[in-house]
Amino acid sequence: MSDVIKLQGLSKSYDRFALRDISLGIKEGYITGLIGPNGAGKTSLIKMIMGMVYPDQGDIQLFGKNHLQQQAANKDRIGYVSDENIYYEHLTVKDMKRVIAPFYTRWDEKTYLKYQEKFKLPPGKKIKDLSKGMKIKFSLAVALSHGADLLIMDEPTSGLDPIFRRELLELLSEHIQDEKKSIVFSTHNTSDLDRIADYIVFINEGRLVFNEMRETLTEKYLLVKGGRELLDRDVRHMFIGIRETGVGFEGLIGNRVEGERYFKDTAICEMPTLEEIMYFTVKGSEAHV
Ligand SMILES: Nc1ncnc2c1ncn2[C@@H]1O[C@H](COP(=O)(O)OP(=O)(O)OP(=O)(O)O)[C@@H](O)[C@H]1O
Repeated sequence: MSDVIKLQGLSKSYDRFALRDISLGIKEGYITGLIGPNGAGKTSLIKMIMGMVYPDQGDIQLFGKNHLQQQAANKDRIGYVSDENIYYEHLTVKDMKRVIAPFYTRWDEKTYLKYQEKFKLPPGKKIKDLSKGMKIKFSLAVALSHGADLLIMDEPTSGLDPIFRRELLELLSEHIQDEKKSIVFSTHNTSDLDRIADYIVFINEGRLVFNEMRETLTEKYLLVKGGRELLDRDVRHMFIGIRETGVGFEGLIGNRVEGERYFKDTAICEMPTLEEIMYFTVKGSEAHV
């Protein structure tokens, strides 16, 4: 199984933020969800993959080659949905499409018109007059209409109503049926991932926390619920993050087997949800700063 995106030792510093030493592979033929709290570095990472921001250090490979080689060819093979408007505001949907289409060697007008109808895109409306959700739909229609091998989307489901959100996730699942196509998308919503993601990349404060298969992820961690009297200093060290209430606590342990061995007779041990894994990891890292 080859990597459609390979990042090696990627670092980028801004005044108050740094992405640090990110190395990971995104598998070809799968849907990968990129998660992390606000400001974790998801958009920065996506922009680096897209060649819109240059890393200070590290290497990016797309389709097995350095991303700076064959940049034009790569753009042809990538469908990109940005979290910002990247189109000319004063053009109509129809005219903007006319501007974009010639940039792609495999532009498929029939497919575009199919999505235009499916997404109820008004061809005569100016981009600036589209709602946020409509702009995302236009972006998606373009991204899906040029035979891209890789879709990279920055929070495509934010700003979408729940009905279309679900339809979009179904559409992406269908898109991936062709095993050569791959999708990477960032999101804040773990239910998006529960529905369709095969792999999950979690970044927090500019660092990679994990890149794991969704199915195996929840088996690695353990959620423990018990009385506060169990929490002495040594025990606290076992936890990635802890939330304490008046009488009890809930905490996440990264080693399920070890956690169960220790707590099976004294506390409630459960399989955590993805949201709980995120919550306690972020909480734990805040406690350690
Ligand atoms: N050009 C820049 N100059 C300075 N700081 C920047 C720049 N671009 C991004 N940052 C900072 O990098 C950090 C990470 O931002 P980024 O947009 O990558 O996060 P994110 O995970 O996508 O967040 P969100 O979920 O809120 O969209 C933020 O603190 C942001 O202010």
